Amino acid sequence: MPTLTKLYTMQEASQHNTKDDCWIVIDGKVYDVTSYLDEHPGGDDVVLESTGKDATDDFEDAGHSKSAKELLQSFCIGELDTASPIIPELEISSKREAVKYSEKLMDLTKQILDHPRGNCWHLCVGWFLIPA
Ligand code: HEM
Repeated sequence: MPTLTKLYTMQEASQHNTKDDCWIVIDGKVYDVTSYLDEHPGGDDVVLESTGKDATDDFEDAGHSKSAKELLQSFCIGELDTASPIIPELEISSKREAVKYSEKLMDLTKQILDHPRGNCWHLCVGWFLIPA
């Protein structure tokens, strides 16, 4: 029978990064481990440091036992929405930057062409690039 899985973006998951509200992302799954923080044998600080990012390596590097991995599954609340960018702002700003640069290039070209000696400048460049 198909099961419904709640999807969370990394941006959404990363907002739960406090002692009273702590989510971590491991292997594409999202875990709400708030209630486990005080019980964690490695302390709450290491878990809190692993919020807001893919914590798979942190979790693996700690050499957790099979039972720790099983326990982890009981805190699963959903999966990571991989269709969305990890840091959406970065994608938006990089698109904006690309538009800005092409606009600048257009402006510069227009300025050169509008300049009274624009065509002359063009001829010179042309002459250097395609010498007769
Ligand atoms: C990703 C962040 C995490 C880090 C960096 C981390 C780190 C550690 C470290 C360093 C220890 C060893 C403590 C010691 O022996 O003194 C430990 C033990 C343990 N951790 Fe974590 N932990 C993390 C998340 C979790 C989560 C989410 C769970 C379960 C929900 C968990 C369950 C356990 C258990 C059961 C132990 C005892 C040893 C074992 O059975 O493997 N940890 N952890």
